[in-house]
Amino acid sequence: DTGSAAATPIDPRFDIAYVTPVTIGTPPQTLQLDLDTGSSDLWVFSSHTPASQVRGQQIYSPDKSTTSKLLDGHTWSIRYGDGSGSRGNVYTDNFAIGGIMVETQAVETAEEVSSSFTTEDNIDGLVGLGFSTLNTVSPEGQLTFFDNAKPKLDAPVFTADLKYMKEGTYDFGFIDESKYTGEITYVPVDTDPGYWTFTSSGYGVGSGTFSSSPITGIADTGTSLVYLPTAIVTAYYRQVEGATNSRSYGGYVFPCNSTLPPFVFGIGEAKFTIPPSYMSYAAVTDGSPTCFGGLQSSSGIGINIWGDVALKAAFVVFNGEEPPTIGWANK
Ligand SMILES: CC(C)C[C@H](NC(=O)C[C@H](O)[C@H](CC1CCCCC1)NC(=O)CC[C@H](O)[C@H](Cc1ccccc1)NC(=O)OC(C)(C)C)C(=O)O
Repeated sequence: DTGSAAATPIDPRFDIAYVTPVTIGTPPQTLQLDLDTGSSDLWVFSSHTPASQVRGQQIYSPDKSTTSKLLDGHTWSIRYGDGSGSRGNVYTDNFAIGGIMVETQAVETAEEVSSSFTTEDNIDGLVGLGFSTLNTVSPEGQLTFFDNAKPKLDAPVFTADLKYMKEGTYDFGFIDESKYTGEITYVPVDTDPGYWTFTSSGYGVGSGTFSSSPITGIADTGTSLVYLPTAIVTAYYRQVEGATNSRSYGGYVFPCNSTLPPFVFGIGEAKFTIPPSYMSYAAVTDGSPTCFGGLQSSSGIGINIWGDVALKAAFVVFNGEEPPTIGWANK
């Protein structure tokens, strides 16, 4: 099998997250989920989520599906890097993305969600596309959609073609040559503890010299920005007039009318350029003349994260063969 599905920005002002339509159950219930390579739980707003915590999200009702089955005695509870979280029970049911159907997918139904999920009415849940070792279901961890779908895919891969302020695509089971230019550069993936962890070959600021130094981090479709070591981040903002590391805004900000250099990163011998428009992420509040940078320091996180600001600049292949690799191509 092969399949494709849209990745649509949830906010027209800036690319904070992307959602993809999925169907669950019989008859199919359609929800808009955030495909997240930085985690491995598939969870949804549901008929079990208290009404006070639901604000416009689509919900999955297992009782309305003839193919749903409670996974008795199983629960899940997750806390994300941004402090948000959710917990609940587990069903298995039919689950499809882009026409790829998995009959007994573990679908984690929310009994509780944190306030930032309640207020984010464009996200009905997540599809974790990290490695199944990160799945939080207890007492037995469950497989991700990709792990369940892999045997029926023409090739054990999925690709991300995320775009700047417009609809992109996730493809499953095939590599669409029309979506990239030149060659795909593949590098090894360390699957411990369960992220798509790889090592970039270095970085450059604007037309400055390229610094060849290994940067190990995760490819994370569920993180909006790029988080790298402080030395790299300060080297970048040194080139931005009026940039400061703002405690109140929680990161590097600068006047929106400042000229920003592009940010270059290496994958093997290949080079990828994040354009200035992506590096000026958004005004700190609507209409403010102060903008928040798309590159921030990872010093408070503990790992480097290549989030959407970087992924948007490339066509990325998440290759699930043994051993897994990750491929990057220009587009
Ligand atoms: C539980 C573990 C097994 C896995 C877990 N994984 C992660 O935390 C990374 C993972 O990719 C999670 C997945 C996201 C959780 C929150 C909802 C959206 C998905 N990423 C995260 O936790 C990182 C959070 C994102 O970067 C947010 C996302 C967001 C979306 C919509 C509205 C507001 C905020 N953006 C965000 O804060 O953007 C700003 C800075 C511009 C405001 C971990 O490492 O702890």
